[in-house]
Amino acid sequence: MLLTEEQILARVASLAAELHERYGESVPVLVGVLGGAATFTVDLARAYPAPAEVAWMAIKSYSTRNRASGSVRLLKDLDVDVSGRDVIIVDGVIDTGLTMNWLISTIAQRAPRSITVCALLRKPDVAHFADTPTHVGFDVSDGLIVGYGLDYRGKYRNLRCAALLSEAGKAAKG
Ligand SMILES: O=P(O)(O)OC[C@H]1O[C@H](OP(=O)(O)OP(=O)(O)O)[C@H](O)[C@@H]1O
Ligand code: HPA
Repeated sequence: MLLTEEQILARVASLAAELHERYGESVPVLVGVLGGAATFTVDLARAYPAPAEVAWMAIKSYSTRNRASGSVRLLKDLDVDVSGRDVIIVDGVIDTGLTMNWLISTIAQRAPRSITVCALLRKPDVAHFADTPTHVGFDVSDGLIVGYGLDYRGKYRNLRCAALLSEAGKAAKG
């Protein structure tokens, strides 16, 4: 067990308050990254104490620990026009940072008014996103984390807590 459901939801509420402080009267668009950030995006949107829109992108990332390599493929694009809008990119975890860097540059091409990153978890060695304000729920150590939307080969997304996956968990069938 890494984070209980109570710890996660308390931090989600404070992240929503931090973001609202940043945006004030503006109505931001929360862009949730499917599938790992589905749970987090919905909870963050519901905790946001003012009007906010929610939109989705689905991508497949092939990140590797070798930061020179890796690629991202777009599976489903946004179906809202974000030009002139304040966009919050919401993801469950920033690990190598490949996915988030790709999302920032892809969304920046659509002329939003601003881009902010909000990730529930951030692994240790990731580069910071210059010029992009970043809100992080928890800085965590290396290791595969599952639950609260995050999976290992399609499993464990529906755990309500976040947990560090053991070797036994990786080997488990079913
Ligand atoms: O910082 P990075 O090393 O790029 O990794 C982070 C990304 O990896 C995970 O998605 P994944 O590709 O596992 O797909 P999923 O969203 O369907 O779980 C996670 O939800 C992030 O989007
Ligand atoms: O720790 C993780 N858990 C699930 N998916 C991920 N994608 C990158 N890092 C992770």
